Amino acid sequence: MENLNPEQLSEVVSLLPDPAFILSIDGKYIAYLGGVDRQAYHDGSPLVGHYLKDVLPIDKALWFLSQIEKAISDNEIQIVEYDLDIAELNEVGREGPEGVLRYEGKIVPLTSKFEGKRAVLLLTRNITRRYKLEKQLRILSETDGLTGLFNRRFLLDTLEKYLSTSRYQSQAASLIFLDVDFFKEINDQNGHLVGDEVLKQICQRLETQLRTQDIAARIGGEEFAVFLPEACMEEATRVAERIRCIIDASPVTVGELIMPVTISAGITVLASDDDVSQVLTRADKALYQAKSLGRNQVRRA
Ligand SMILES: Nc1nc2c(ncn2[C@@H]2O[C@H](COP(=O)(O)OP(=O)(O)OP(=O)(O)O)[C@@H](O)[C@H]2O)c(=O)[nH]1
Repeated sequence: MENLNPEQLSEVVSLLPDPAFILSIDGKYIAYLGGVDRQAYHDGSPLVGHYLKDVLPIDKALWFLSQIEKAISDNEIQIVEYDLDIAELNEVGREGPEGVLRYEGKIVPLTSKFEGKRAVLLLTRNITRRYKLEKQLRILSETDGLTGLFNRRFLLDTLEKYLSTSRYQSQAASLIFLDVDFFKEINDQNGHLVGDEVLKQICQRLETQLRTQDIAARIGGEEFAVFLPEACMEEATRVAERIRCIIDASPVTVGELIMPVTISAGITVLASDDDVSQVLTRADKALYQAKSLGRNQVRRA
């Protein structure tokens, strides 16, 4: 900093919008620099003199300590991302953003010693807005707008990932294709909007029959698929039958309209040497059988 005198340097550092901390290897806040943007940060200067474990929930404090140790022992910058719930933080200024915030942290090992101990510079940046936006975009890109189920692309990606690691899986996985019977008639007789409502209600019933690990997707107009990791043919058949029965059991009502609806289903079990298109072809073949044998039934391939 040849061109800056200590006064100038001190002013510049104190006005940095993002905060920086000096933390010793045992987790003591040695110094607080910058962090003047009150829209994004609380004042961290009251933290100085305290330890991570006094300020943060214990699991987070221990995690930070391990990252600090890693930066020092590897002598490399650690880049981390973490959430902080402002309500759980002690010793910070009152003014600032609220709720759970997302931060990016860069932990830089320092060679000078502070209070006789090794230390790091922790540069933090509030990335909450970008993180939330990315999350929303990811959800949008994976979801079907009408039903809220996953979309076709997400299902195909999931199958692809599963098959690429399937030799490590100890249990079978299955895929069910489901297709609404004579849906064109519902549309033609009652209009597209009623048809949409019928699809939504079918999905709601379908979802009641699934476990948390199962993935239901809308893969076409009135076509759905359920990927069941950890389900053999017998288990998948039970699930498909339950879905078929719950849809057959009572008609769908939209306003004054009462419409009996049924679905047909085709099931296949994933083999470790399958590729995605082989799995889809078999499930489709089983579904076609269910349709051609009279609909409102489950078939396997
Ligand atoms: N309401 C609504 N209808 C859709 C949507 N996507 C596709 N469809 C309709 O779904 C119907 C599908 O008709 P078909 O493929 O002939 O099948 P189906 O009448 O169900 O007959 P089977 O499958 O053979 O039992 C068509 O009328 C499409 O217009 C959608 O998003 N909303």
